[in-house]
Amino acid sequence: PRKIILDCDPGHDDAVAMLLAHANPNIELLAVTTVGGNQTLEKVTNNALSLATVYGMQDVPIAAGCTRPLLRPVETAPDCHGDSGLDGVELPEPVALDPRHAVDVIIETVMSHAPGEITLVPTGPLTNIALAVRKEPRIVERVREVVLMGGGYHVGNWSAVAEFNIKVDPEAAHIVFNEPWPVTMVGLDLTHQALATDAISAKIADLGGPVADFVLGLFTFFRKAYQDAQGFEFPPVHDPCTVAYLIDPQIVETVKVPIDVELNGTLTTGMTVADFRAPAGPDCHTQAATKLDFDRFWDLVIDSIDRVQKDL
Ligand SMILES: Nc1ccc([C@@H]2N[C@H](CO)[C@@H](O)[C@H]2O)cc1
Ligand SMILES: [Ca+2]
Repeated sequence: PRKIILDCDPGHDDAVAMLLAHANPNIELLAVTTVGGNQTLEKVTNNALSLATVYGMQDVPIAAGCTRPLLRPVETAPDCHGDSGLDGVELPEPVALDPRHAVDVIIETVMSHAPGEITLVPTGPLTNIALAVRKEPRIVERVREVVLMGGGYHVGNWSAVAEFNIKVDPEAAHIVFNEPWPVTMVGLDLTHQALATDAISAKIADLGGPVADFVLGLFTFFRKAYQDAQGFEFPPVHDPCTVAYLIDPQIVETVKVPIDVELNGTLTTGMTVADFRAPAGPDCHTQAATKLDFDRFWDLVIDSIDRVQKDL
């Protein structure tokens, strides 16, 4: 199985990414780290700890990281995730918080495994990942790859051209995209295909069970939030697309393309700029996700609900 660290800001879709990573046998979730993003660090961390209880995830360390971006002020997304960061569901008692800082958990986990074993899966702003690289540069050569939810080559959601995770901390993103490790950008071009349609919700309802009901509660809130905030009929469930790609790479088509992050543009700060002008060179270490196999993606998510419920 792929050994991963999930760095997240739960967040409705982060919650589904965590479920998929925990439940699927092709993934070994070594640690969950949290970062301020969708809501404050305190709120997203409490959410992650409660989600571990919902999923029966006892033995996975969950550690809190940075409260705010490297340089810029905190920016949260209550319009999409609510005041708690996970509105729409009742959250049970949380599991215990690992006392270490997320940056140290990332470094210790990567440095205690053989080179090429660990994959980093960031699904929030990239502050923790950037600081881990600066504190221990050797993780760059040891990490197998970074598969992140963020950015987009033709789509933005926090500005005309920038996506929330990148725009909130563009300096951190610039660091992550420019280190010489493999980076797969699972951006909005891909994740806007991962819509939780009525048919999908019906399949989850047919499955039934406590976790199915929990996920439906997440989707019900997320759908209303997306309708009101962005005029979507159905909510795009962004973050689990990263985990699905690791489980079955055929679920996500990718294209090698140089990608860099704008830091100074009045209109474009936080934009992930993909240069499609020429075929990517042999030294291109970045790729962008383009096309999602919708049915196989949702089959994985529904399977993960079924698996977790069977083990509760
Ligand atoms: N409106 C909105 C704002 C932020 C996000 C979060 N940021 C990314 C999508 O932009 C995902 O990781 C998701 O958790 C989703 C919707
Ligand atoms: Ca997220």
